[in-house]
Amino acid sequence: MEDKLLIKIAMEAREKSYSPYSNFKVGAAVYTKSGKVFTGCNIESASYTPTICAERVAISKCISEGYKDIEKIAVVGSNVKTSFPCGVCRQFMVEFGKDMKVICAKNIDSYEVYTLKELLPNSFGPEDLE
Ligand SMILES: O=c1ccn([C@H]2C[C@H](O)[C@@H](CO)O2)c(=O)[nH]1
Ligand SMILES: [Zn+2]
Repeated sequence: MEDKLLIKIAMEAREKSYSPYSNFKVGAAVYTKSGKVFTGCNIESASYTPTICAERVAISKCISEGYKDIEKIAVVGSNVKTSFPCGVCRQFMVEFGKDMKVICAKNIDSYEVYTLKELLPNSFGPEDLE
Protein backbone atom coordinates (compact mmCIF):
# COMPACT_ATOMS: atom_id res chain seq x y z
CA MET A 1 0.00 0.00 0.00
CA GLU A 2 1.40 3.35 -1.08
CA ASP A 3 1.57 6.05 1.59
CA LYS A 4 -0.42 8.39 -0.68
CA LEU A 5 -3.29 5.90 -0.98
CA LEU A 6 -3.40 5.44 2.79
CA ILE A 7 -3.58 9.26 3.15
CA LYS A 8 -6.44 9.37 0.65
CA ILE A 9 -8.30 6.72 2.67
CA ALA A 10 -7.68 8.76 5.86
CA MET A 11 -9.04 11.87 4.08
CA GLU A 12 -12.21 9.97 3.20
CA ALA A 13 -12.55 8.78 6.82
CA ARG A 14 -12.17 12.40 7.93
CA GLU A 15 -15.52 13.17 6.29
CA LYS A 16 -17.19 10.99 8.94
CA SER A 17 -15.76 13.12 11.78
CA TYR A 18 -18.19 14.02 14.55
CA SER A 19 -16.65 17.25 15.79
CA PRO A 20 -19.38 19.84 16.49
CA TYR A 21 -17.37 21.47 19.31
CA SER A 22 -13.97 21.99 17.75
CA ASN A 23 -15.08 21.84 14.11
CA PHE A 24 -11.68 20.22 13.56
CA LYS A 25 -12.09 17.09 11.45
CA VAL A 26 -9.45 14.39 11.62
CA GLY A 27 -9.16 11.11 9.74
CA ALA A 28 -6.83 8.18 10.21
CA ALA A 29 -6.11 4.96 8.36
CA VAL A 30 -4.17 1.95 9.65
CA TYR A 31 -2.48 -0.55 7.34
CA THR A 32 -1.48 -3.93 8.73
CA LYS A 33 1.41 -6.16 7.65
CA SER A 34 -1.28 -8.67 6.67
CA GLY A 35 -2.77 -6.13 4.24
CA LYS A 36 -5.87 -4.97 6.11
CA VAL A 37 -7.03 -1.34 6.31
CA PHE A 38 -8.94 0.18 9.25
CA THR A 39 -10.16 3.76 9.33
CA GLY A 40 -11.16 6.17 12.06
CA CYS A 41 -12.37 9.72 12.61
CA ASN A 42 -12.42 11.86 15.73
CA ILE A 43 -15.58 11.62 17.81
CA GLU A 44 -16.33 14.42 20.25
CA SER A 45 -18.56 14.57 23.32
CA ALA A 46 -20.60 17.36 24.89
CA SER A 47 -18.80 16.61 28.14
CA TYR A 48 -15.49 16.99 26.24
CA THR A 49 -13.32 14.48 28.15
CA PRO A 50 -14.69 11.38 26.39
CA THR A 51 -13.60 12.80 23.02
CA ILE A 52 -11.52 10.30 21.10
CA CYS A 53 -9.02 11.00 18.35
CA ALA A 54 -9.20 9.52 14.86
CA GLU A 55 -5.98 7.54 15.41
CA ARG A 56 -7.29 5.72 18.48
CA VAL A 57 -10.57 4.92 16.74
CA ALA A 58 -8.73 3.38 13.78
CA ILE A 59 -6.33 1.42 16.01
CA SER A 60 -9.17 0.22 18.25
CA LYS A 61 -11.08 -1.07 15.24
CA CYS A 62 -7.95 -2.84 14.03
CA ILE A 63 -7.20 -4.49 17.38
CA SER A 64 -10.80 -5.40 18.09
CA GLU A 65 -11.03 -7.14 14.72
CA GLY A 66 -8.04 -9.29 15.67
CA TYR A 67 -5.12 -7.56 13.94
CA LYS A 68 -2.10 -6.40 15.94
CA ASP A 69 0.48 -6.30 13.14
CA ILE A 70 0.29 -2.58 12.41
CA GLU A 71 2.73 -1.49 9.71
CA LYS A 72 1.70 2.13 9.35
CA ILE A 73 -0.91 4.73 10.15
CA ALA A 74 -1.80 7.90 8.25
CA VAL A 75 -3.32 10.90 9.99
CA VAL A 76 -4.81 13.97 8.37
CA GLY A 77 -6.54 16.92 9.98
CA SER A 78 -6.26 20.49 8.83
CA ASN A 79 -5.92 21.30 5.13
CA VAL A 80 -3.47 24.10 5.90
CA LYS A 81 -1.04 22.39 8.24
CA THR A 82 0.53 18.94 8.62
CA SER A 83 -1.18 16.94 11.37
CA PHE A 84 0.75 15.04 14.01
CA PRO A 85 -0.78 12.62 16.51
CA CYS A 86 -1.33 13.95 20.01
CA GLY A 87 0.67 12.60 22.95
CA VAL A 88 -2.11 10.29 24.12
CA CYS A 89 -2.32 8.68 20.68
CA ARG A 90 1.47 8.27 20.50
CA GLN A 91 1.37 6.39 23.81
CA PHE A 92 -1.62 4.32 22.61
CA MET A 93 0.31 3.41 19.45
CA VAL A 94 3.51 2.36 21.25
CA GLU A 95 1.68 -0.68 22.58
CA PHE A 96 1.60 -2.07 19.03
CA GLY A 97 5.16 -1.40 17.91
CA LYS A 98 7.73 1.36 18.20
CA ASP A 99 8.77 0.76 14.61
CA MET A 100 5.39 1.49 13.07
CA LYS A 101 5.44 4.23 10.44
CA VAL A 102 3.41 7.33 11.17
CA ILE A 103 2.41 9.30 8.09
CA CYS A 104 1.63 12.85 9.17
CA ALA A 105 -0.24 14.51 6.34
CA LYS A 106 -1.68 17.76 5.12
CA ASN A 107 -2.82 16.15 1.86
CA ILE A 108 -1.61 13.46 -0.57
CA ASP A 109 1.09 15.75 -1.93
CA SER A 110 2.32 17.11 1.39
CA TYR A 111 3.24 14.77 4.22
CA GLU A 112 6.06 13.67 6.52
CA VAL A 113 6.87 10.11 7.53
CA TYR A 114 8.35 9.17 10.91
CA THR A 115 8.75 6.03 12.94
CA LEU A 116 6.81 6.06 16.18
CA LYS A 117 10.19 5.82 17.95
CA GLU A 118 11.09 9.21 16.50
CA LEU A 119 7.81 10.76 17.64
CA LEU A 120 7.96 9.22 21.12
CA PRO A 121 11.59 8.72 22.18
CA ASN A 122 12.47 6.94 25.42
CA SER A 123 8.95 5.62 25.63
CA PHE A 124 7.40 3.59 28.39
CA GLY A 125 5.94 0.50 26.78
CA PRO A 126 5.00 -3.15 27.14
CA GLU A 127 8.62 -4.28 27.54
CA ASP A 128 8.91 -2.18 30.71
CA LEU A 129 6.39 -4.45 32.43
CA GLU A 130 8.02 -7.73 31.41
O1 LIG B 1 -4.00 14.02 16.25
C1 LIG B 1 -5.13 14.43 16.56
C2 LIG B 1 -5.34 15.65 17.18
C3 LIG B 1 -6.65 16.02 17.48
N1 LIG B 1 -7.68 15.20 17.17
C4 LIG B 1 -9.07 15.61 17.45
C5 LIG B 1 -9.49 15.60 18.88
C6 LIG B 1 -10.57 16.66 18.86
O2 LIG B 1 -11.80 16.07 18.42
C7 LIG B 1 -10.13 17.64 17.80
C8 LIG B 1 -9.49 18.89 18.34
O3 LIG B 1 -8.44 18.59 19.19
O4 LIG B 1 -9.21 16.94 17.00
C9 LIG B 1 -7.48 13.99 16.54
O5 LIG B 1 -8.42 13.26 16.23
N2 LIG B 1 -6.20 13.64 16.28
ZN1 LIG C 1 -4.81 11.81 19.81
